[in-house]
Parts: sequence; C-alpha cells; structure tokens
Amino acid sequence: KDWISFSHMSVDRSLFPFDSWFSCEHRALKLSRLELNDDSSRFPQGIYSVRKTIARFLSVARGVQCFPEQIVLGGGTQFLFYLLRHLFHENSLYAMENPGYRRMYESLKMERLRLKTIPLDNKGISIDLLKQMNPNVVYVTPSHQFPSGVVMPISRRIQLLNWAAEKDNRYIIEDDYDSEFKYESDTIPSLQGLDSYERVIYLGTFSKSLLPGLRISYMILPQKLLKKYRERCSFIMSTSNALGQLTLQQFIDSGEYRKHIRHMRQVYIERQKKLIEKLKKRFGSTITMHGANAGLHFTAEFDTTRSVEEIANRARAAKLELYNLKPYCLEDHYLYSKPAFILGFANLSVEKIDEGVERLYHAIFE
Ligand SMILES: Cc1ncc(COP(=O)(O)O)c(/C=N/[C@@H](CCC(=O)O)COc2ccccc2)c1O
Repeated sequence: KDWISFSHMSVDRSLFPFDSWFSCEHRALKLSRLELNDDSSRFPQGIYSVRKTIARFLSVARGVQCFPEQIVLGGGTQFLFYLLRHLFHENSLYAMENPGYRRMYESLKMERLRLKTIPLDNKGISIDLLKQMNPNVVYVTPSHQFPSGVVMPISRRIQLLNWAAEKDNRYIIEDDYDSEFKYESDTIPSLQGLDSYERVIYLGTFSKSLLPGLRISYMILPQKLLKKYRERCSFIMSTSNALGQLTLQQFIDSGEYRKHIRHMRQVYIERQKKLIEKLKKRFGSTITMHGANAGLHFTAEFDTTRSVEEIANRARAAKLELYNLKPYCLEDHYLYSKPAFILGFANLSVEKIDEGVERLYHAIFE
C-alpha cells in the first residue's frame, strides 16, 4: 500500500500551475535580460521592480503598509533573520513562542544570542509572561501560530503593539507564515499594518502558497532599521536568485498568483472539512482539535494511554506520515497534557482521507 501523508511540511505539487509558471519564466527571460545579466551587487535587497510588485500585493492581501525600499528579499526566512539580528544592539534579549518554530530557535541558539521562550495561552504568546521577561525583540507567528495553530486575535495584537511602544529598543518580529489561508473569520490585519510606532519587522515567504523550493522570502524593515541595514549590511549580496524573483513578479502581475491562491483555498477548505468530519466520526470524544480555522494543518490531542513514541512507530509501520509536537516544544515545555500530533492536509487528497484516518485510529487505539 502507498504512503498517506499528514505532513505539514509539503504542498501538493500536482496542483501547482507549472504551465503558467513556465510561461511567466519565459516572459521574465525575454523581458528582463538587463536585470539578469547585471552584477547582482546592485540588488542587495532584491530587484526593485519585484519589490514594487510584492509591496502592492501585500498591501491588498495583508494590509501591510510599506514602500519597496523597505523590502529585503532573501533565500529563506532564516537568512533574513540572520541579517536582521545585526541591526539590534548586541546584547539584546530575544524571546519566542513555545511551542515554536524549532529552526528559528536553533538559529538563535547557534548565534549565541540571549534567548527566552514564552508559553502560549489561547490567544497566542502570553502577554503577562512577555512583560515579566521584558525582552528587546520578540518573534511571533500571529496568523496561525506555528505549530499550535492559534490565530492571534486583534485584542492580543493591540496589547503586543502597546507593549512594544512603551520603551525604546523593543521590536516585534512578525513571521506571517501560513497567512494565505483562513477559513472562518475574514483575514485579520497584520501587526505591521496596525503598527504606528515602527516596532514591527514583517517576515513573509512564498514557501507555502507556491513552492518551498522557490526560496523567495521577504522582510520589511521600519525606516529606522532600514537606515541601519544600509549602513551595516548593504555589502551582503542578495541570496534570492534573479530569475526566480522576475518569474514571481510575472506570476503576481499577471493575476496567476491570485487565481492559484483562490483555487488552493477551495481545495484546502474541502479537504479540511472532510478530514475533521471523518476524525469526529471515528474518534468521537477521544480527540480534541486546536487551530483549525486557518493554515494547512491543525493539531489534535488524543485521549489515550499509548505513548507518542509508540503511536509514531505504529503510524510509520502503517505507512502513515505523521509528526508530533515534541520537536517544537522547546526547553521541555509540553503544550498539551495528552499525546498531540500535527495533522496537515496540504498533501492529503480527499480520496485518501478515509484510509488516512483509519490508519491513524489503528496507530492510536487498536
Ligand atoms: C514559522 C515558519 N516561518 C517560516 C517558514 C519557512 O520559511 P522559508 O525559509 O521562507 O521557507 C517555516 C517553515 N516551516 C517548515 C515546517 C516546519 C519545520 O521546519 O518542521 C517547512 O514548511 C513547509 C515547507 C514546504 C511546504 C510547506 C511547509 C515556518 O514554520
């Protein structure tokens, strides 16, 4: 039997419009020979016309207010964070959500930065604990907290912005990952769009909405930090390749991007609805789901005495690709009381949902 995947780390490539991507790449090659064969030192922040397209798209899609000059394109969120940390004073205290994005946690530790992790409550990062820890820089994923799935409500966003505005040298890094897909309420504006004190650095990526291999991520710097970036980092060449940038620009400007997102949203809404129905039917009151009103995954706690490890082994034996929360629970802080798993549906076709849930039930209860 074939593998079935609940992975949150892959997209369904069969649904990616490769044909329109290729024609956009062909147009980019034809129209943009100058940008392509020019030495890229002129574009440390990425190609200007591409940044203009992204600024326009972000203002419509996420209520982000920025000029193209404020955007820095990079080959991945981690690289952009590496640049960013050189703009803060060196003994800054960093904080991030727990559970949280392990790769960011490891990046911060590797840079030997002072780091605290802050637990979540049902509205996202705990504002009381944040005030107690009093960091200079806090990294949050408000659109669909990674990995718990909590969507930070407006009230918590305002509290966070007010906290940052209270003192100098306080910044919020908003990683707007997984913001493309919302299912219940309409999209909540980004922290960046609500910020009137220049305290928010906005990070975004096309890894989820297009292809992870594209490696086109972007960072939006408030004016003060942009000045520091230009003083300290402008010798660092762009790490985001020009052809990818120019193809992306064609893909967005031609309306293909909006079309793709609209199509994927319908696909994912249908998959998620069917998956949740089947899980409720099969697991009844033994399952508790969290963070299902946005993104391409949610988490589920199971009322079982079986250990996470044993369930993971049984799932693998049944060819079910399943990830649990432990790698994202930093410093031994476990978010839920029962064994919890990440249920992604970006790579789970509707036809495989029944069989996938059966294998999951077998791994946990039979
Ligand atoms: C919070 C957060 N922010 C940014 C990113 C990605 O940034 P990038 O460098 O611009 O691609 C991820 C990737 N998260 C990773 C999953 C979590 C993990 O590492 O286990 C990878 O996620 C995907 C990769 C491909 C397709 C779909 C998802 C992030 O979880």
